[in-house]
Amino acid sequence: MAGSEPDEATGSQPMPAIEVAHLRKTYAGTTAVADVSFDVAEGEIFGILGPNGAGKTTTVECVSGLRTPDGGRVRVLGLDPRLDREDVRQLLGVQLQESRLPARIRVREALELYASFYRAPADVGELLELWGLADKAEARFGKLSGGQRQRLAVALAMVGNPRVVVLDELTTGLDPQARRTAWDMVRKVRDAGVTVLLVTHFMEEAERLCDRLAVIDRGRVAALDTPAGLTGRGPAGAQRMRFRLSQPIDAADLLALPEVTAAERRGDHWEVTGDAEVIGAVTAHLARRQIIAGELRVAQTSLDDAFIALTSHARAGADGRQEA
Ligand SMILES: Nc1ncnc2c1ncn2[C@@H]1O[C@H](COP(=O)(O)OP(=O)(O)OP(=O)(O)O)[C@@H](O)[C@H]1O
Repeated sequence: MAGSEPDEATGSQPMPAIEVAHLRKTYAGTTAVADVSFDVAEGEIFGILGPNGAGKTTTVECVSGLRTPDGGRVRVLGLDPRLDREDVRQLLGVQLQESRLPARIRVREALELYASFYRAPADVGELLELWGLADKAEARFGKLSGGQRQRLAVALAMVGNPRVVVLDELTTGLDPQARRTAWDMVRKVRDAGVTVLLVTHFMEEAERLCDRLAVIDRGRVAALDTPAGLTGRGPAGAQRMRFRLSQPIDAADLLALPEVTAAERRGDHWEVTGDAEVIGAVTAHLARRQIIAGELRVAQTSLDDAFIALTSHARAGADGRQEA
């Protein structure tokens, strides 16, 4: 991420590819985005993760200039997506959640049509090759498989030779193999020097692809970090251990250990979560009391765990909606 290094001569930070500060957007009584802020450095793959209705799509639509914010500031390469609409359109490629292409349009035709909207478009023949669509160039959109449609959606997002692309739920509905191919595509986009803003529901996708993530919940940023930073405390990451005890113990006893962040009894097992040192600390503590931990299992906590912990109250409500 060379783009995020401070400029040595001036000591100033380079301009972020995307700046979002205190973004707010309300639809007729529903606050979709209450207060969202994040910066994306040039060359990053930045993920937006959150439960249904959290405000992810509204956020990226404001970045793309497709919606007008009610408040806050949005900049793409220093430009305002609403006021500098045409310049932003030339620099930013968008793959939207559902494709709006007519079923009868052919793949090459769609790419040529979109290419005609740009000042310096990519070569359509090269795009067809690059995105594995050369043998589908004359196929109609309605006849494409889910994976082929997604490849076309990315090719269309790239047709204007953008510096930033927005990919909204690129892999939803794809089988695991097509999803992996899509991940390779996203890496290819980044390797071409393009900054990627990616909305996803999939933790694994976020973990594998994103340099940093914003977890959005009920229209606000619940966390902003690297995937590793979100899943763990400290460089080795958080750990979860599960074991059965030879005699009863109080949760408070385990929670008193500084290495422990959570301790819960589930049936005849205990589940204890903590930092990288938690396993040694808990087993030593039990040993001092001559309590034996049997059937011990250890797992690194996942981004799933972090996501659930950060957004669990959203699931307790209806669907994360929030009234203005
Ligand atoms: N055009 C609209 N008119 C009215 N309400 C809307 C509109 N678009 C979105 N909303 C509401 O705003 C909230 C945020 O929606 P948004 O689509 O931004 O969330 P999301 O995080 O992308 O959700 P999902 O993961 O389900 O796509 C939701 O409560 C949604 O119902």
